[in-house]
Amino acid sequence: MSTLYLKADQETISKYVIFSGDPWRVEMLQKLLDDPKHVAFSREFNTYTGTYQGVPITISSTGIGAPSAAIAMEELYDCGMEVAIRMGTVMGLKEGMLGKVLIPNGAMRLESTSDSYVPKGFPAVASIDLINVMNQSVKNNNREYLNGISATMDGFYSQMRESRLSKKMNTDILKTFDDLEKFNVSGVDMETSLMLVLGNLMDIKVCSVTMTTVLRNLSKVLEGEERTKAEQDLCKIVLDGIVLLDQGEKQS
Ligand SMILES: O=P(O)(O)O[C@H]1O[C@H](CO)[C@@H](O)[C@H]1O
Ligand SMILES: O=c1cc[nH]c(=O)[nH]1
Repeated sequence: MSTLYLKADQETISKYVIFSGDPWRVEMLQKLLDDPKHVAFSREFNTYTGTYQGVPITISSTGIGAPSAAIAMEELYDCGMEVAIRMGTVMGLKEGMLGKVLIPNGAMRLESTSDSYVPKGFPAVASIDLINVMNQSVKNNNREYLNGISATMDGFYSQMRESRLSKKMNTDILKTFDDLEKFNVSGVDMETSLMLVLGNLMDIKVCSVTMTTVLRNLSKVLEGEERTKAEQDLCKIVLDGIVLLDQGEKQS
């Protein structure tokens, strides 16, 4: 029987799963697979399974935010997922980060979906062996990486980006960044901490590989060809990283 929202089942899903936020990035990614089979495009969840250098890999999307990321993780866990990797973009909080890949070893849980699973003291941490292969893959693909702490938040226009409403309400968006910088946080996204928490609860390998496409308050933005190339590199980095992981598992 296929799952409620992703319309996936055990026969169509690999143990290695890559989650993009944007369902259209999945279309870019599936072009790098051999023999990609479309599982479904249902609501914000666009799912394919194919092989990459002989390794079976499923790619799917979460849409924006932690609630739908939890649904995607839960349903693919139901289908036998053993390794979950978020492959997304991040707003960088440090100078010089644009175009660099943030692979956080942990994330501040400033979203509220993970609170519906565990108490506040529960950490959101990535799997060390996944961090290691993804770091190596970034180097192999001639990009730079940083590890460190991410923050995951729910409110795009209430916490990360000024809007007509935030101005009307006198919301101090810059305070979000000032507060996070005090804690030496490197970047902000909307899914990572939830996915790290669920991966640990599921006792599977989990990490988040995020391309810095924008710096705080839009001070710098990757655009045009640079942005396209950054997202293409991100896809390749994550696929190559899974191959490194798979080779390591076969050798041990
Ligand atoms: O690039 P993706 O994976 O969509 O991720 C980022 O982009 C969206 C916000 O613009 C959020 O989902 C955020 O986490
Ligand atoms: O502005 C942005 C870019 C990437 N990720 C986010 O959460 N926000």
